[in-house]
Amino acid sequence: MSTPQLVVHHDKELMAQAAAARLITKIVDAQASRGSASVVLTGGRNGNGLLAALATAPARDAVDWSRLDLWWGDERFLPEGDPERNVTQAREALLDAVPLDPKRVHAMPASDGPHGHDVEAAAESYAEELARAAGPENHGAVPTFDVLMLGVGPDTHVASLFPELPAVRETERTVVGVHGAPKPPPTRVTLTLPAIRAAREVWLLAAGEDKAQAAAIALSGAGEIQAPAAGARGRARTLWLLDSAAASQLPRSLYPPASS
Ligand SMILES: O=C1O[C@H](COP(=O)(O)O)[C@@H](O)[C@H](O)[C@H]1O
Repeated sequence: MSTPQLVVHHDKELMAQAAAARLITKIVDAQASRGSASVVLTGGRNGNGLLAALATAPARDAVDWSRLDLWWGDERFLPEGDPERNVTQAREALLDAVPLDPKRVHAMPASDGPHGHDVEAAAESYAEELARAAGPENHGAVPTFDVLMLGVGPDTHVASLFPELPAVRETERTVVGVHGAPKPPPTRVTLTLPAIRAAREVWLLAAGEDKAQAAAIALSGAGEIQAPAAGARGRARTLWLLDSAAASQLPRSLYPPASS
């Protein structure tokens, strides 16, 4: 697993634009070398900010959207089309505006889908979908995602892996149901740390003052059960993309504050 690297941008708008440009380059490169690309999206303010920036990025049309697989790191277990679902927000921010192949848009199940309110069955079916997409060249039951993005919550949660809840302790399954999440809604579906760690690159997005403490804790040697963001690492690269507000409490050894 890779050691975290940090990139600190001046503010959240610049961070979103730079991350969008970075993502375009990654997708184009993956499509050039492997024929297609796979990206795991995150919900939350920073993830949606990146998608909105991508929608207006001048280089957006460099991507072959029909050769892109989209997956989700987590989902709020709500009915299809609910405005709080991560996929609904992603569609609004970007997905409805680009020519994706609908068969390659792998949304997590909704609570009014084939599994009804059975969140464990919904999680299992997503795990099966991931396993079907994994080839022999992959390292387990999920594809080797080119980029997996995670918004970092103020409590250090990533995807729907909240501190101390059972999901963050999972070592076998790739997708699990979550009950009693401290952030609404309480019922969710999430990739686990083993699935996250199968990604080639993991990008953690943190912008705003309310993320400063979480970034400092996760990057200062905290354990992943207490600080799930600390356990999110990519096989080849782990990249923290921050704005200066989110970086403001980092230890000086990681990010020396600018001298006045
Ligand atoms: O509920 C969620 O929250 C996190 C972080 O969101 P933010 O708004 O604090 O940036 C997000 O990463 C996750 O996907 C989402 O379901």
